[in-house]
Amino acid sequence: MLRWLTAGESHGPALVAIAEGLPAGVETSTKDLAHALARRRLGYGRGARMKFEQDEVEILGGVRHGLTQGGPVALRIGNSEWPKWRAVMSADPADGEGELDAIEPGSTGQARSAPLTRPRPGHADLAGIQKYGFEEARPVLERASARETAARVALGEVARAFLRQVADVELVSHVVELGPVRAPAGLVPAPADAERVDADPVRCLDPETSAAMVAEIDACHKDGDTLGGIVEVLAYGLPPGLGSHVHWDRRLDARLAAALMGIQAIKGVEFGEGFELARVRGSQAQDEMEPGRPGVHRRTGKSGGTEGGMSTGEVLRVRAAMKPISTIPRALATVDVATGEATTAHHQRSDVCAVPAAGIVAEAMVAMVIADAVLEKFGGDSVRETRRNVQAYLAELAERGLQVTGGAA
Ligand SMILES: Cc1cc2nc3c(=O)[nH]c(=O)nc-3n(C[C@H](O)[C@H](O)[C@H](O)COP(=O)(O)O)c2cc1C
Ligand SMILES: C=C(O[C@@H]1CC(C(=O)O)=C[C@@H](OP(=O)(O)O)[C@H]1O)C(=O)O
Repeated sequence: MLRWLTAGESHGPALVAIAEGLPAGVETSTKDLAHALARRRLGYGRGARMKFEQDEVEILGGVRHGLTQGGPVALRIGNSEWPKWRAVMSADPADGEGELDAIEPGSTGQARSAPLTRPRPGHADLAGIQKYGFEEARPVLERASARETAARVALGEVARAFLRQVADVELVSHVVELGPVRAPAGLVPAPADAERVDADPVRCLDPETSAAMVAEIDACHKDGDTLGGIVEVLAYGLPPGLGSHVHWDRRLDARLAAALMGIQAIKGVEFGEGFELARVRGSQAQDEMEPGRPGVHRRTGKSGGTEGGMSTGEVLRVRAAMKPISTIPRALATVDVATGEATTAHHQRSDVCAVPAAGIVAEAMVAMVIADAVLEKFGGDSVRETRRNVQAYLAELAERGLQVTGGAA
């Protein structure tokens, strides 16, 4: 079983993350994690912070000479913003009065320490104030912020290395919709396309669609508005039988959906043809099988790679829909929680669109869930042992003529 946690605030000194349950021998390094974090910072439409945020990552435990040791993997990612926020976000009672009054460059002129009493519709502000008994939104937004996803991406990179090393699993993600702009149907990147996807400003493989998406972000920015979209994650090389049909909380699709819905601003998850399957007859909705000579071959990949809560061995294809960013320059109507008066929501700076980054976060969440499911099925205290168990299972399937042949996305 893989357990993991993150901690830390958006403008605090650092994010920290711990993953427990990974076997010994996973090859990973600070450089690999830094590369994953750099991928998350990319993407057209992100705000000022992503230009200077360094994501300084340090491995604090669990890895020696580039290999996991079987103990918890602990990471720290420093926040570049911290020096400016030291007084406002100090863990101990603050005494730096000068710093408390510093004004954020490019902001609406409010001191950094000013109470945020005008909650943003769509962000965690109001529900967090109500739930935790706060007077203002600062302590809520600090933890609600998607800054925290940097910690998930770093851990996800270790999980991804584990999957590659024990089962040759490769993950890739791309943006399929951004606001009203859609990528052509059937555009499905293979692992070999991953670098090309990352090189595109909106992580879309089709150049025409990409240009239209960039234009949409520009138009939105000009109008003082924000944009959402849909990302798709593909996992190639999964063995069949991860997850289980026997209980609701063991179903792989349920676990993946919960993990993806656990990303800030994700409002919907869909596997394969997803909602579209509800609109066609049964005969059109399933992935028919035929002899694969050897094994079993599927003619299509409509299910998205799960049946009965288990991986089918076909390509896993899951999409997550992100709502538009809720900090909107043309601020929306709200209520000042200090006075009860009608006003407009607070706004300092924010992303116009973070859909390309959400794809990287989604990859990390998928990697963590699949790594957990692999460990549950195959166990192992070293990469060698887990790999041997995977191979033995696949060999037995082959002996019985039940191996998956081909792989339809
Ligand atoms: C990668 C990423 C970046 C985000 N950047 C911002 C941002 O700059 N400003 C903002 O208000 N919300 C941003 N969000 C969304 C918020 O974190 C917040 O969770 C969301 O507005 C509330 O949605 P929820 O109700 O689904 O949690 C971002 C989300 C993600 C995944
Ligand atoms: C810092 C990150 O994303 C942040 C997510 C976020 C939010 O409200 O979710 C708000 C913005 O932060 P700030 O208020 O400091 O400008 C984003 O920049 C990051 O992804 O690393």
